[in-house]
Amino acid sequence: MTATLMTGISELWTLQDEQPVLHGAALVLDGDRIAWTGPAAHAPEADERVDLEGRAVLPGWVDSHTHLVFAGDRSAEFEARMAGRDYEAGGIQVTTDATRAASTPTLTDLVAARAREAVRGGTTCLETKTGYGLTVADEERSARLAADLVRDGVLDEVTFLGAHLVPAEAADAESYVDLVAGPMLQAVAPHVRWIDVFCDRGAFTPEQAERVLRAGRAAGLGLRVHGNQLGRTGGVRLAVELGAASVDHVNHLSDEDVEALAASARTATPTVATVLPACDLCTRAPLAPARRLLDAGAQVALASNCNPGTSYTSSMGFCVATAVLQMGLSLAEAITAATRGGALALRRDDVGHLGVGARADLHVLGTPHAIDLAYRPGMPLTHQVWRRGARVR
Ligand SMILES: N=CN[C@@H](CCC(=O)O)C(=O)O
Ligand SMILES: [Zn+2]
Repeated sequence: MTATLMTGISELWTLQDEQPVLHGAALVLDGDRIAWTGPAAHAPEADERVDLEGRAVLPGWVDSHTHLVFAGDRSAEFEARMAGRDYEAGGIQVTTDATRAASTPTLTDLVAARAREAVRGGTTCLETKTGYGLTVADEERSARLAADLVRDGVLDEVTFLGAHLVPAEAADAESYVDLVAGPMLQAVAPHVRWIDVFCDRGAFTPEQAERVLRAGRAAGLGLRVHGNQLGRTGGVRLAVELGAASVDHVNHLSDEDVEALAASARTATPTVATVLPACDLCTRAPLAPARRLLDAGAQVALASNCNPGTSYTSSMGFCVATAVLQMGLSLAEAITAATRGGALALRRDDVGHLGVGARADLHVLGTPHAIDLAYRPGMPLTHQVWRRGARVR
């Protein structure tokens, strides 16, 4: 294995508890892992050297919530929303029709292109959901092609979201839930690690969501929930009660919801509150109360929610800038939520930090100071991206 010594690092965001940011530091990669970090003056010898010429280095972003497996276009719906129409879950059907109509090679190419776009912005660990197939065959196809991309190292995690919307052809919601929790789950389970459900107005009730999640757990999957996006609709309570790894959106929270998330953060397997600021802006929804959640002691992740309906961006830099500028997070809190927080939401400890033994996933900024992520919003700050020890940008 080749060891690479990186020097000339102005700020090294290892995100280790003792000292999250090192100044004047160096870093050694050994193959696909971090082998050493510390003061540049004490750096060990290595096979190769890379001089980063005074740039800041962060762990690559961990984007724990996206919906990349889709075809079609919803720009007209977005434009209508910007002209005053409300967001409704029903738009999912439009993307479902287009996704079903796409060939498998086309769909695979679309997902791979979106993953490459994410990498260009510094994302090195990427989850995607299914959820625009909504038949046994179409959900199985979405899950299988995403799993193939995990095998090829393009994606990292796949989540089954058959319970995204009751599709037009279903007789009723209850019979569709039977399908999702039965034959659809059986077909998809070999390809995925997680099961998710959209528990909200116009989608699934907490009772229906619970049925899907319990079936997923019985099939060996970890649990995730889209909750409290459109109202106080019970998703957070359900996610915490069932021990889901994360509940995402969390725009509308009662004090009890916040306390439940904070209590869960005191356990070994917290339910992470994943906030999705790009989605909040693109649906003109109230920003999720990330500050209130952190102050209460909850674990918070930041993710892009890249999807054609509510958040057509995979820019984690944009999410970090919004979290700082609009949600009241400090730079360190926002970076932590977009790296360690995402990793915790995926129940992983190999990504989202630069401790020894972590996956060598680096985001080198074209600036000495990470604060530029918020200070210079919208600027192209990604200079290099390393994934599993190899430079990919
Ligand atoms: N909220 C549910 N699902 C997606 C939106 C999907 C769509 O509108 O196509 C989300 O996370 O925002
Ligand atoms: Zn989503």
